[in-house]
Amino acid sequence: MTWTARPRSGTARAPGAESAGTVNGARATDSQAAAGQREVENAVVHARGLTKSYPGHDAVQGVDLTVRAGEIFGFLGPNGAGKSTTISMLCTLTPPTGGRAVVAGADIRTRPRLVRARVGALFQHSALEPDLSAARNLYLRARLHGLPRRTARVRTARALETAGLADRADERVRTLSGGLRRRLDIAHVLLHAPRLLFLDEPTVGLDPPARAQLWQHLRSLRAREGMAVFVTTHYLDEAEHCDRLAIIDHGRIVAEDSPERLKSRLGRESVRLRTDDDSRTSDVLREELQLAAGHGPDGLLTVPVTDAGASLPRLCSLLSARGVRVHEATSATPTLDDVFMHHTGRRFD
Ligand SMILES: Nc1ncnc2c1ncn2[C@@H]1O[C@H](COP(=O)(O)OP(=O)(O)OP(=O)(O)O)[C@@H](O)[C@H]1O
Repeated sequence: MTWTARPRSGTARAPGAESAGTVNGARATDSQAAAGQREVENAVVHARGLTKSYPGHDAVQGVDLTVRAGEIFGFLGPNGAGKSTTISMLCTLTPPTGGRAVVAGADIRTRPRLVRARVGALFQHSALEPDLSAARNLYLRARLHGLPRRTARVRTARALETAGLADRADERVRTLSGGLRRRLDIAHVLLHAPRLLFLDEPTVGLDPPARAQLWQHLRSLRAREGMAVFVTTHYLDEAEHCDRLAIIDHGRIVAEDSPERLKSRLGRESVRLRTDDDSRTSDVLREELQLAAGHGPDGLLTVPVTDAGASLPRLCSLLSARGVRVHEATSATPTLDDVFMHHTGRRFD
């Protein structure tokens, strides 16, 4: 679907909406137009055909993306796939060479200042001044946003509270741990209460407990502030925390859905068995359940099923009732790494 960005006081329209009349099908066209309009209005990012070409090289090739208000949206892809370029365009740091995007209700081409006023972005490099205190960093940033002194003080105190840093307010940034500094980085870009927060690999350099704490912090921020988070990561376990994911490869979106649906769509669930009689097991499964079992590379009998968790106990009790002894039984479901491999031909990291 293509769409027209909403003019300042107008409405977004799906294609064909203008031609809706009283002929058959007009109502369907109207309702499609209304659904398309609702999708644009409920989205904090609505990009269609977003493109960035450099001389002799297309970095991003017609990307369609929809990020809904309040969701944590993960953006994955191999190195050089186009993640940073896409984010730069959505944050209005890089102009697109084609396509459209409305971010936080404003068109990135025609209202870039409004987009910037409504989003927060945290890239790899911290903007914190290491020799100033946590509170001073936040206060100065709030003033840079044009907030009056009193409001800046109130926002600073609130941001420190939200980041769990109220008791470290007067400590110099360079003395804080990596995890606390990242929380302060995030507080820094949230001072102007953005509707959408872009985070480019926010947990790089943090140890596993600090990574887990940062994700906990992001979830509570989302719950408290209701903002959406658009995040890139090179960690699979973090991708699992996202409400939805998009995978980009060679500048194109190759998959977009919730982690669960992306995995289940691969349809490669299986139960793996070690028994005292694999031949009889295969016969029982084929004759009674029409399941085709075969030996996997590890020598275990692999049985493709649609729901591995539910199938495992059923298969075990059936085999036991038929006199087969099951020594080992495991269920295997596809991982996000399998999803990534399927769509990009590469392992996640
Ligand atoms: N200014 C530029 N001029 C020319 N090519 C560029 C420019 N910026 C990025 N590219 C190219 O565009 C492609 C996408 O780069 P981009 O940085 O968006 O990828 P990425 O997915 O963020 O990669 P990484 O995970 O390594 O950061 C790459 O092939 C890169 O070399």
